[in-house]
Amino acid sequence: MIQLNNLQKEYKGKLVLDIPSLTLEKGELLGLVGNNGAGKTTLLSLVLDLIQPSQGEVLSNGIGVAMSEHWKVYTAAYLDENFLITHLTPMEYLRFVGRLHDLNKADVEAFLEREKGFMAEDLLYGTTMIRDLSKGNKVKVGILSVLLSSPALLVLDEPYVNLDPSSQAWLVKRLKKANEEGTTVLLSSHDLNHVAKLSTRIVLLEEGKVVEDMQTDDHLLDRLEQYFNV
Ligand SMILES: Nc1ncnc2c1ncn2[C@@H]1O[C@H](COP(=O)(O)OP(=O)(O)OP(=O)(O)O)[C@@H](O)[C@H]1O
Repeated sequence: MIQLNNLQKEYKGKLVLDIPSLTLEKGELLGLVGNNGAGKTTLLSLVLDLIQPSQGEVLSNGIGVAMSEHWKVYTAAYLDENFLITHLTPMEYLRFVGRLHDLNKADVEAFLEREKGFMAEDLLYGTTMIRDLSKGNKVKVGILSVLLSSPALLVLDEPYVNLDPSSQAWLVKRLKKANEEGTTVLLSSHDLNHVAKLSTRIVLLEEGKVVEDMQTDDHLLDRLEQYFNV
């Protein structure tokens, strides 16, 4: 679904990402892990055409993401709160995103009924603007907004940060369900437990390079903990 070819990103002459070749297959749930500064957000930003590569290309279903907008129809992403429209209330924002995907008010309400329990209803349906929500609740709005369209490809950057433990557990199950229902997922996380529980494949980045590309098995968490010395 996603193919990285000779992908490099430099900042001020320093190479921060260098991936000769990497393929995300349809149906995978790929967890991207690595220490601070390893290049995870850079990789996700290149996949979403938010930044330009210094060399190489990202193909989505065979077409360069920088060459066409075709991939925006089937891709949903939440990297940070810049993805939100913060002067809207959560419902106004979710209805706006819904309209982009031909979903009406009733569709959005039916969706939220199915996702009950993730976000407190007084905030979800209330009059507080997104910019006045706590960090965790902003993340929840972002996550709901990407799940709303049942995207073929879902890209998330450290979605567990700022979520309380029960919301983290909810998200693990929900992402698994989305993946089982056909969504290909690419996510980064520092949370080894969640990533190991969730992912069908884990890619470990170190100083911008892929140093491990592992399929999930029973020993995956042990291997990750060994690498990170925890
Ligand atoms: N706009 C920028 N200008 C200069 N350097 C940048 C810029 N964006 C990222 N970098 C550098 O690129 C490298 C990779 O950063 P990136 O944010 O992709 O890492 P990360 O793996 O997501 O880290 P973290 O786990 O801390 O979020 C870092 O050395 C970072 O300082």
